[in-house]
Amino acid sequence: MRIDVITIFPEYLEPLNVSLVGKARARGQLDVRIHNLRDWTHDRHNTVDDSPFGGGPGMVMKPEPWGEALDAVTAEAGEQLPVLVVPTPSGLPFTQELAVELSERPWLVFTPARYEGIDRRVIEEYGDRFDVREVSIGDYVLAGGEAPVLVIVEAVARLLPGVLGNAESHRDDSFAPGAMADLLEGPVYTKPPVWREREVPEVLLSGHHGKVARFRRDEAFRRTTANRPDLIERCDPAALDKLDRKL
Ligand SMILES: Nc1cc(-c2ccc3ccn(Cc4ccccc4)c3c2)n[nH]1
Repeated sequence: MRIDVITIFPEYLEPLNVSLVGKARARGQLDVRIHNLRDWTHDRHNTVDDSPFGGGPGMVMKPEPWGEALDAVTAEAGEQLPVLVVPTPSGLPFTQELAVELSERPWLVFTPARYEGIDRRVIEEYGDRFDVREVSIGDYVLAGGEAPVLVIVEAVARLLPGVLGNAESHRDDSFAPGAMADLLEGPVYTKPPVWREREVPEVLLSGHHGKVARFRRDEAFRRTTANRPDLIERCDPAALDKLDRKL
């Protein structure tokens, strides 16, 4: 998979050099290219923003630098067209389902903006040619799109074949379709068996796989009911029932 990110804060994307994504890049599983939007400005101040038509607070990112940057970055798009991922507070919710869909595409181009966003005509211009996805990572307001890019890239990269080590798996992730009937993960424990007089639940030391699975399912159900009752509503009763029968 190829990933391009166009940003006025390239240093914000440094975390893509470390950990899971950094290792995947080093192994050649991911080709990540970070571009500075200001490389496509031509004035003395490398201007990327201007005041909004119609008035109002803040500034809007000018279309010209984005147009030149996107033309340059997508120049070699032959049959393989990229998905343009535009982080925005007003986008489609980013979900595990969308992460899975994006992980199956060969090329993602991210356009994290700042200020009040990018001149709408840029989205329209490239929406005619590419698959443009405006994506929100949650119902809270950030100051720009770089943090969402880090979130989306990590969620997508960990789904790529061979990126997660054997010891880890995304099969039973929370939100992974069908995993644990879409319940949240339950609590996890490791050695020591007693820590500050706090013991690990006995069942987890029992070696009885059926009882361990039942404990984990019950804890997942309890935690989901407490924190995300909406997910219980969404749960397919048959999947829950299947889980019961499996245990
Ligand atoms: N889930 C999510 C995404 C964002 C986000 C993404 C990109 C940008 C670019 C500029 N801003 C600032 C902004 C604040 C409010 C209204 C418009 C723009 C951004 C915010 N916030 N929250």
